[in-house]
Amino acid sequence: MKKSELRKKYKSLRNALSEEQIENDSFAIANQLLKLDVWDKSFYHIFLTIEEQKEINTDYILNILSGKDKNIIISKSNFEDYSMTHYLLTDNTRIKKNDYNIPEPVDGIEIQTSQLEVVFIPLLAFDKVGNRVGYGKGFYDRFLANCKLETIKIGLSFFEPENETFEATEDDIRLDYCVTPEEVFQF
Ligand SMILES: Nc1nc2c(c(=O)[nH]1)N(C=O)[C@@H](CNc1ccc(C(=O)N[C@@H](CCC(=O)O)C(=O)O)cc1)CN2
Ligand SMILES: Nc1ncnc2c1ncn2[C@@H]1O[C@H](COP(=O)(O)OP(=O)(O)OP(=O)(O)O)[C@@H](O)[C@H]1O
Repeated sequence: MKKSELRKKYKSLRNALSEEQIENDSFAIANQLLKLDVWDKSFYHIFLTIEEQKEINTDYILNILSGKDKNIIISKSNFEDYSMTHYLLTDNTRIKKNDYNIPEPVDGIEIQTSQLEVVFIPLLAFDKVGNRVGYGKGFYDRFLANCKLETIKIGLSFFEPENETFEATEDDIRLDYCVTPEEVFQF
């Protein structure tokens, strides 16, 4: 299947989810994450949920991170050059939705990409070797290309992997793990 077809397929699968399913599955994904051997780090990057796109509710993961006293990093997206700027999430961080309904920090303490140790990644679809397909603007491909090699890349998905391996380009960066409500995939 082409990337464009995969996007279409998984957007409609997501659209069919009820609010209750989204909450239950988001909670299950957060619980699965606890099984991973990634909790000895300090700097964790997480995305804030685009509710309008029926994304995974990352509040459960945010709760885990703050319970473990981790540094939580969130981003602001620049839709002119598809770059992301990262900020530390604190009690004082003001969050505002941008034009794409992505909740974003207004300002704050900037964190460099090189400081990030674990990155939780939104996606539409993934395959059995760790390739992912996102909304197609390449935000995460650019962002992950600037992370350290050791940075642990964890995809989060409501759905199981596609059986057919995606045709990847040299820009595509593979995941180390992908976590679904049912399972942990390690690549
Ligand atoms: N929560 C979250 N934050 C994220 C991402 C993500 O997938 N989820 N991104 C991951 O890369 C980047 C933002 N990527 C985006 C790329 C395109 C559109 C977009 O085109 N939205 C259109 C139409 C959406 C559609 O195709 O249905 C719109 O809202 O009008 C939104 C976000 C960075 N931050
Ligand atoms: N490291 C990079 N530097 C410059 N351009 C890039 C880089 N990575 C990806 N791109 C460009 O971004 C565009 C979208 O890439 P792709 O289709 O892989 O996005 P995606 O992974 O589905 O989306 P996203 O990363 O936003 O979730 C492509 O035109 C690609 O050439």
